[in-house]
Amino acid sequence: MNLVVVSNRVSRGKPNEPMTGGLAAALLPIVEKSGAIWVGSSGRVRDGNQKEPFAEIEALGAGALAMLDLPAAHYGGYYEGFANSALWPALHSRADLIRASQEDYLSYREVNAFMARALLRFRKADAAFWIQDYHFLALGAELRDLGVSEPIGFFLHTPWPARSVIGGVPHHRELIEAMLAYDLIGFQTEEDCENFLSYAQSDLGLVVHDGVIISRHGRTRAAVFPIGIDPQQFAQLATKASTHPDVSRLRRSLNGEKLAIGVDRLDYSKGLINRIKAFDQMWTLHPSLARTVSLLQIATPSRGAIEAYGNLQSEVAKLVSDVNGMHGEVDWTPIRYLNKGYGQAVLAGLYRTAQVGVVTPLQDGMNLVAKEYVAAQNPVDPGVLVLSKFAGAANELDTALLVNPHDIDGMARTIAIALSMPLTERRMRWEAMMAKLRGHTIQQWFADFAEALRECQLDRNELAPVMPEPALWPLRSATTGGARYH
Ligand SMILES: O=P(O)(O)OC[C@H]1O[C@H](O[C@H]2O[C@H](CO)[C@@H](O)[C@H](O)[C@H]2O)[C@H](O)[C@@H](O)[C@@H]1O
Ligand SMILES: O=c1ccn([C@@H]2O[C@H](COP(=O)(O)OP(=O)(O)O)[C@@H](O)[C@H]2O)c(=O)[nH]1
Repeated sequence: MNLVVVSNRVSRGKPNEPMTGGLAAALLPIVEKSGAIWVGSSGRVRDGNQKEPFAEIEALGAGALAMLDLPAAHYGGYYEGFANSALWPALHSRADLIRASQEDYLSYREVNAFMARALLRFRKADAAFWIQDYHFLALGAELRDLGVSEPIGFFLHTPWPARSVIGGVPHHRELIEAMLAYDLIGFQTEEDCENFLSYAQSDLGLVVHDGVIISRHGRTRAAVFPIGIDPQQFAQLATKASTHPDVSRLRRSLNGEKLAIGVDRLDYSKGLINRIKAFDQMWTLHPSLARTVSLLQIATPSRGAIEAYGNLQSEVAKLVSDVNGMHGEVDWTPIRYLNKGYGQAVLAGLYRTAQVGVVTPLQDGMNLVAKEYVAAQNPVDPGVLVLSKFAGAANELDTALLVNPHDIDGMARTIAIALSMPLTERRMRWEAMMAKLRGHTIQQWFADFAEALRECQLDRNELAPVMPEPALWPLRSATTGGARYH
């Protein structure tokens, strides 16, 4: 199978540069090893009608990276507009933040159509397309309109919300119908998959049976493929990082004090405000913990041109300053707050230095930081992960200390428990989490999805002659359940 992987965000694989988000971090090693071609945005735009879309192509391990200049007239409406101001808030169950204009929607559709035309150039014999994430919900349908009959899979990195929430997105029906042009749709969790199937059955009135939806496009399988990391590689990075100047300086600066670490994009889904309030509460309720533990919060700027993100940046900065002003001493800063990114080679060492990892999103598709924190720990003296039960990662990392990110007092208590957890319990919890990470690596994720996509194609070929006539749809069926691949 000649796989063409498509995502908005790509990574050029420079080891010392920070990853912009988990999608790019996860796909990089897959493309490098599998030899796939990875097509995405160059981050630049180009004016005018591009007859032949401009692509910069470079080698990436055994694979290749093609970075496209997206159309200048539509980029803002597509990325900051419909993708990140309408779809992203809805997918993270923040219907209150949905902002969508008709113009943004049209730009989103234009960019999907543009990407479909650009992909024709990468079509080879035995090709299959694997489209990533909410930026390209309609790309499969655009490809089919251009006559592409090869298998097309789609993976959603974010959660998929309840029917009533996705129903708040303008044109939701049209978009979700377009998604049914995909042969296979992958989700991070059972709940996401169930929510999607329930929409297809109840709102679109389609036949759904054993995770397969029958529509005018044919059969679409929906299934669960929780994304992973390469835990061995992260453990090696963490060991090597101990001599990195940033990591050594951090250790020296602690003077025996304990450290909690948070690493997030500055995004309202990540629960930063409640997390900082929980630390505030902990230092208020347990004054003995002042000076004995600080929080290192790396908050990498993200989507800054969007109002909700700009507001969040000011709100978090003010809160950090208030908490430091309240609890700090002449020689002690409770929260070390950084608005910049680090390469993973350093990040791994920072994770290993911290006795507690705090990952407390209000909603998160998976959250790879949680997995990376665990993999980076010293096996003989591992730290404790405090993890939101609303992160996809909580399904696998169920021996972390799971918290409700809306319950600030509860989080404060749990962080204090994490800080004093005995070694035997820390080890037991850590070993159970490592076993999960080793069982569901990023390589396995890729292999499982590719295999399922191949199976979908076989099914389609076998069943095509017995497909019911479109006039017979929609029908309903009681069983929805999607398969779980791990
Ligand atoms: O590309 P950006 O707009 O800068 O945003 C970064 C990425 O954020 C989201 O990442 C998701 O994918 C991770 C890996 O599966 C997952 O762990 C996390 O929970 C998700 O939030 C977004 O879905 C990506 O498209 C963005 O590239
Ligand atoms: O300074 C930073 C902060 C984050 N990351 C990487 O960005 C990804 C964040 O992914 P996650 O799934 O946690 O969240 P997302 O940002 O995709 O929502 C992880 O692989 C991190 O290692 C990084 O390389 N440098």
